[in-house]
Amino acid sequence: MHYGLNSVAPMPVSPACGEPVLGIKGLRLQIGDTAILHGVDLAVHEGEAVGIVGESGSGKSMTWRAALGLLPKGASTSGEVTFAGRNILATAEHDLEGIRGRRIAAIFQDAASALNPIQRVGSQILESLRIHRSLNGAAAKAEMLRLLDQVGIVDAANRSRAYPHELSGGQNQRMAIAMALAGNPEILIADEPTTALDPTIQAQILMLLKRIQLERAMSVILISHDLGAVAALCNRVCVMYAGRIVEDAPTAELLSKPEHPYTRALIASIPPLSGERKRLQAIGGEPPDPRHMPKGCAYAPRCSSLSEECKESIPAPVCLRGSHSIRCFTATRALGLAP
Ligand SMILES: Nc1ncnc2c1ncn2[C@@H]1O[C@H](COP(=O)(O)OP(=O)(O)OP(=O)(O)O)[C@@H](O)[C@H]1O
Repeated sequence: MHYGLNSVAPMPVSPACGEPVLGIKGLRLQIGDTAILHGVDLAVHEGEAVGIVGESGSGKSMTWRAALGLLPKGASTSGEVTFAGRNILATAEHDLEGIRGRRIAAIFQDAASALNPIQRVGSQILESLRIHRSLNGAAAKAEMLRLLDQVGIVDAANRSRAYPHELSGGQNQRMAIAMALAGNPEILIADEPTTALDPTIQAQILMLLKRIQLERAMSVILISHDLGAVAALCNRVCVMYAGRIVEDAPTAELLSKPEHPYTRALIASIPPLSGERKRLQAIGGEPPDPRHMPKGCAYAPRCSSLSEECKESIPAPVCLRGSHSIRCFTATRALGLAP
């Protein structure tokens, strides 16, 4: 679904100051012989909602999976991922269990797959409360009902006795969110949480995430191919292309002053919600195959602002103003910031 950029509510001022809750620096991921992530930098501060947007295969999911040490077979990482004073990439697997799922929780596109099909949803949430917070009996039940109420499940006591197949996609996603919240996480990662849902339900789930994020002052990382959805929830947007973050800016600034040609193309491809209907511009060409990356900027083969330099070298991130950075030779030169 597209929300239209003019539907975006004003974001609270980004609380991005001080030490980040999650700090990703120079994260590289290699699967077999193929480099997938080429030095991703991402800082998520307390109470901040950060969006990662980009086309399919750009490395959005791999970024958070690699950051949490959830690697596919044959994969290796380098770089630094700091959470709660430790480098996750250097932390033993058994020590990560207290972090993953509890202090950093995740929800996915397919909510039903996060839930056990043969167990009532309420008892699954009770189990999470027991594992993550040692809650049992009446206290656990009261907390489970409070969580269901918080995620907007009507008639929570009755609905908690349902099996996942008896619930709609939207209700299952609400249940999955309640499960994720059971450990009182500091960070919630939402990986395409609305993609499988009907348009009206998508908007409801996004608004729910935004309400919960603000109520709990929780950090959220929203992964999406839909810039409109990211803009509706996030204070800050990171645009990802071929395993690199190519633009990182506060949402309002990214939408009003996009600098990277890829970000501009993404914005141009979103339909306006109202006003004059105009033809959408599809982004021409395909993202590169990670096994055959171009020598220079990965976006060069599709870029309309190309210079010779772009074909030869990979642009480093340049800070434009405040917390707005881009990787683009042409844009930085046009802004008078090229070396
Ligand atoms: N298990 C794997 N083995 C090898 N390559 C993989 C594996 N999983 C993902 N990749 C590759 O890593 C790259 C990044 O994938 P990733 O899933 O992070 O993309 P994405 O931006 O999240 O895309 P999507 O929106 O389609 O999920 C892709 O080229 C993908 O083919």
